[in-house]
Amino acid sequence: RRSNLPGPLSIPFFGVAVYMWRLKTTDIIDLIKGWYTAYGEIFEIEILGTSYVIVSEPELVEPVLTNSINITKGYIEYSFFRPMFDDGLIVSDGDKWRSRRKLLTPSFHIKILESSLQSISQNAEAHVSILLAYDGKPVKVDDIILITTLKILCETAMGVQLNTKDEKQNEYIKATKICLDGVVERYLRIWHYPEFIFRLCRAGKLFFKNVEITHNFDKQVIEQRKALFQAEKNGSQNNGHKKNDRRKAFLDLLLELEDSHPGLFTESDMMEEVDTFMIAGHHTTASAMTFAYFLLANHPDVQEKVYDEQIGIFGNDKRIPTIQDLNKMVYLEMVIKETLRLYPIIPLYSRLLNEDLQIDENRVIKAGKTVVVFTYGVHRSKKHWKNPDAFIPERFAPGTNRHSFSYIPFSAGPRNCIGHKYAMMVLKTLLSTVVRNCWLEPVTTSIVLEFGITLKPCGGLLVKVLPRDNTKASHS
Ligand code: HEM
Repeated sequence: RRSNLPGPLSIPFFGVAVYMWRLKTTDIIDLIKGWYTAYGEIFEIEILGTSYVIVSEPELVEPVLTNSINITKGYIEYSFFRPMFDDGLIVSDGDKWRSRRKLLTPSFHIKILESSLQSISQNAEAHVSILLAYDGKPVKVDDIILITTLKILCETAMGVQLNTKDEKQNEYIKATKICLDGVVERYLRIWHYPEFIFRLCRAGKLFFKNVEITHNFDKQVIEQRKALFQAEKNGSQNNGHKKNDRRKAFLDLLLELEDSHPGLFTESDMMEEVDTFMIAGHHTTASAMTFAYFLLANHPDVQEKVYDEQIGIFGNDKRIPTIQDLNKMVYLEMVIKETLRLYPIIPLYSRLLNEDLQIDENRVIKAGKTVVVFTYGVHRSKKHWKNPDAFIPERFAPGTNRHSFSYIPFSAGPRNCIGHKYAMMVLKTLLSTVVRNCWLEPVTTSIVLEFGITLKPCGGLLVKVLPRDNTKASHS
């Protein structure tokens, strides 16, 4: 071994790649969990000459995520996203990342989020109607949720309404899944690392074909919004009025930049951010919703408490939630947080160290190594969470103390999730609408976790969805 940190035995240079090539995406979390159990809160592995230090306790995660110099993402693993996102916010680095982050942050301002609420609620209601149309028969909810979160994202962030009957959105969702799974598969098969080899393989051909499908879809989204943007601009120039003061979607901000800084913010700059936000913005919330359905269906007592809180806020009023209503949903928020603790949607993320990092009193991790935060391990740390595998929303009751880095589903520090507040708003609105109108009964009672960049239940999730009015009496 090249360092004094513990870790699995491995072949020089190839490292643990010898274990990886036969792994399935459902084995990854278990493999890392096994290493965590065997070697503890900090251990090291090597893959093709790259050294990865994996940390799984809040005390060790804190110096990694709060460091403002070490903001570069792990080199190999994030480079596999480049065909999809180019140099968009998730992948970019240094000054480019800093200036983009500054530019894009205002589009997630609370006022802008607030103005998205109506569109989110309308989609939530349509989502409920789709589920109830199954008439209590088992329904595979994950794909239905993905369509809902994609529509919400397109309407709220891109300002574009998707046509319900259009097959293109199903094709797009399928393509995004193939791409995300493709990144993980490539990571496991080291001979796919060089792009020219990957492009020649069947897996690579499938991956690049689907990347193209996602790019074409995103281009159409941009063109649709751009047409409206130009029409408004021309209209206001012709009649001398100020431009329509409607809500500025995320994409409007990018179009304004392109318009006001020709040559500085180009069409390809816009493309990389739209490609990034389109996928990051709907797969994550969809996985979180799927796990929430699973937990609520399998914990009727919790489901009932969420319902009681909703009735306390809305009574029998069918109105859509306001921001004030969302703020009152304290128990629902506890349920969402506990869902994301048990199932952190992005269970691993990494930093390539640009400079040495003092990780605790005695240990320094050398520049050039990659530190991986194993969120799944952090969230199930026995030191920080009592009975860590149990679903207990009360852990998040207001006023409860815990280490601030023991719960990091949205990461933390300078490279935390830019869509954190937006995601919580979407999740709260969707779940509030579902619980007020439906009773969820379990069909899938246990799940195998699959790592496809986002964590998801392998094979999807089946639940029975019954109308709430008819079932409340028997369940309360
Ligand atoms: C439950 C929902 C979500 C979860 C759990 C989540 C989680 C995360 C995590 C852990 C990171 C850090 C990743 C890393 O370090 O590589 C991240 C970054 C990011 N997320 Fe999210 N996310 C969610 C929803 C969203 C939404 C809705 C959007 C956009 C609308 C979004 C956009 C992004 C972007 C662009 C970054 C990169 C930020 C940067 O590096 O500056 N996410 N997210």
